[in-house]
Amino acid sequence: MVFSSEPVVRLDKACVFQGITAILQDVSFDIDKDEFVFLIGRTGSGKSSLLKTLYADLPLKMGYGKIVGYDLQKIKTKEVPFLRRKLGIVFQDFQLFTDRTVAENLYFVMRATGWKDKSKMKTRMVEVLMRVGLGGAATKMPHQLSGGEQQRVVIARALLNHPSILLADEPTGNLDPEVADGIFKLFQEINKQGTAVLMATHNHDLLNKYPYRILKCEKGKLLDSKTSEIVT
Ligand SMILES: Nc1ncnc2c1ncn2[C@@H]1O[C@H](COP(=O)(O)OP(=O)(O)OP(=O)(O)O)[C@@H](O)[C@H]1O
Repeated sequence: MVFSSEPVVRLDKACVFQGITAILQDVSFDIDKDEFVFLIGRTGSGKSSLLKTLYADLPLKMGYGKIVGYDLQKIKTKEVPFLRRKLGIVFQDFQLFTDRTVAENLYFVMRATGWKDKSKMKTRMVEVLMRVGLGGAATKMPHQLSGGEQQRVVIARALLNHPSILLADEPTGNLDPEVADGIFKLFQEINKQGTAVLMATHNHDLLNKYPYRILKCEKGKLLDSKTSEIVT
């Protein structure tokens, strides 16, 4: 249970590992439930590894980590799907099933996350598609949609279970600037309605345009614009 005063994410002196290699050390930060936070840093600096640690794809071996009420050091393998239900995860490559419709893509995730009631599933499917501006796309196949529309479906999919936070790894990376801007604005709207966002990006235009908090991976450390000067 996430209480209103509790941050959605808290890392304290955490270490991010890939195998036995420490990628980031002494990582400490909180993300509150209404925050929008950029995650930046050069290629290979550890952004994806940090996100993977947050959704328990990489184990937290050192330090403290808690996300949406789950202790990342103590979490058991069988609990990981329940953690992921409370997170919305969005990647750069769309990862939709190409052989089934948009609706079937969403139903697949709903079934996998415990939804059973067909009429509730349909209502939620329609709701999330409306939410991302794709009300008419349910019966379309992914290849009938543009890249930006496919990414909207992925965001709709991430919203299905009312996540407390969206973790996005370069969600606009493969899109042309105008489309990317639309996707970014969608993340902002979702954030304004009470979902925290942590977005890894290389897009400097976004950083210049939107003065959100920044976390930066640099030389094995994580800098926080809340507490230090950050050069983007
Ligand atoms: N599966 C893996 N096994 C071992 N090392 C890995 C693995 N994935 C990434 N690494 C290493 O971890 C370090 C951080 O990589 P990571 O992908 O987290 O960086 P990133 O900041 O997300 O980069 P990019 O901006 O290119 O996505 C790099 O040195 C990379 O080579």
